[in-house]
Amino acid sequence: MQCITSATVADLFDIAATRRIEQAAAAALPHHTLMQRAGLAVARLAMAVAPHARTIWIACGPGNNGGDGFEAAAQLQHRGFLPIVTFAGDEDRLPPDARASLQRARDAGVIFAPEPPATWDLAIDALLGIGATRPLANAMADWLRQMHAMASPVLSVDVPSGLNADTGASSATPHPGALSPRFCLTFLTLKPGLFTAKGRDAAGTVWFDDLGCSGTAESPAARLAGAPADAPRSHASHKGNYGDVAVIGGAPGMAGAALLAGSAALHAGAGRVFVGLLDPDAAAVDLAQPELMLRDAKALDLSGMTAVCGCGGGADIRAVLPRVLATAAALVLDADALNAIANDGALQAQLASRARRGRPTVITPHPLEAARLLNCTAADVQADRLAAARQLASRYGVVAVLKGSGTVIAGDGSTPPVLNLTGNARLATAGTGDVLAGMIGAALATQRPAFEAAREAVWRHGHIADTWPAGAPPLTAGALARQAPC
Ligand SMILES: NC(=O)C1=CN([C@@H]2O[C@H](COP(=O)(O)OP(=O)(O)OC[C@H]3O[C@@H](n4cnc5c(N)ncnc54)[C@H](O)[C@@H]3O)[C@@H](O)[C@H]2O)[C@@H](O)CC1
Ligand SMILES: [K+]
Repeated sequence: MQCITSATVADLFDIAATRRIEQAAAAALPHHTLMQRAGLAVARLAMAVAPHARTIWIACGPGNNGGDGFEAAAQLQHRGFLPIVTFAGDEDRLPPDARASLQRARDAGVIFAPEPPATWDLAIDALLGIGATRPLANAMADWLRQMHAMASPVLSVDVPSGLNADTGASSATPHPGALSPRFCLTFLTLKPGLFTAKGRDAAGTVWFDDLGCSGTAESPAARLAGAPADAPRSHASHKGNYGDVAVIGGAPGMAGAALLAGSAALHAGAGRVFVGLLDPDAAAVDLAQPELMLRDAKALDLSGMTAVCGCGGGADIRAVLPRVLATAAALVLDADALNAIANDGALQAQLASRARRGRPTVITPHPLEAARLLNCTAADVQADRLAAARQLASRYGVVAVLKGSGTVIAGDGSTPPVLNLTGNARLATAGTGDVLAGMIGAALATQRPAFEAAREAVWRHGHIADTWPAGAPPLTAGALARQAPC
């Protein structure tokens, strides 16, 4: 059993591949082995999460996910705990494995009750797994809400019930004041939906057990790439080795966004950072950061530079985009630049032509910006974030960084997309996106492949938030930029 962290390197498999892996594993083992292993693993994690528990409420559903729950109940009963099972299903229609486990729970003396106990020390959600096909209703929906309303921990079996394991979309309505710490023990494969969209909040800390069936020839749907390796700088290096970044943005009233991106690029190790402000009345120097070279955006020669374009650009960014798209050696497009491109077919064609000319581009949309670029709604994007990122990457010939809970990085399709596990709600404050764009710019300026540059910068950006000390002042975008590591 393995705890998944932001440093974990692992492949993620969709439901269809998981089913094939399960079938192959089941065929190679005596009947009922997988479910017995799954139930035992649930019982072990339950004991680790709540070692002093007495009452353990196990809510079991109508399929094999419920079977895992029955099996766990039998194991916990044997170990002196008090499991109480509520079953939302029809015994006669249970799949054979689950029916055998139900019988084992009865034989062990487990209590079956029509309603949840009055209180519990741990709740185990074994209602639905990868077989969920429609929104939860009736008793199952009620039980899930009750679990999440209590302060006792919730352990989800395989997948939090109602969560689409492929996409992270969820039909379960979270309890408004949800208190319960969450754990999820997933079997045979890690699934992408646990790590993006609603998945991260629904699953909490994810644990993985391969049930003794490691190794598969299936193609992964996505990857957890883990922490980037440190890239030590050679002693005999100079600023020219680390590239020039030119931030272009900062229309009147929005200079701060461009300066934040510039600060981030500087602290992330770019050799030189220019800031081309679109505000004609902008100051000639930023006295707080005199290392930033402030210029007129139109005067910058981008042919040897990595441009970071869009931060605080407003509508004025439209006028400079044709030249930026045509001349920048490498490019990060953010915010208003993405909105301008979404509204303009000629700019879209120019963007797509960069890939044909071998010029790397990274785009960093949040879901609404992605929706504008894909001509759909933000809800459509959130319904399948992996697909949306892949579509953006292939339509525009770019590396797409789709921001949000479980940021997705998709490239040209030669490798699966990556899901990033660093970051938290501390980043939900103005300017943090500008900082990310600047960090990606600095990584790109070192000539790293665009996919790797984006992946590393996204990981490091989130890691700053994850390691921000409790009790320290709030993580403002300015503080984030100053922490940007190379
Ligand atoms: N067969 C085995 O030996 C193993 C099974 N495993 C478990 O089996 C699960 C998959 O089992 P299943 O394919 O039976 O799928 P589920 O247990 O997720 O549920 C499928 C059943 O629920 C019904 N259903 C779907 N959505 C519903 C809803 N919203 N309301 C009410 N009923 C709904 C379906 O009609 C079907 O009867 C995995 O997630 C995992 O927990 C794993 O433990 C590996 C071993
Ligand atoms: K479940």
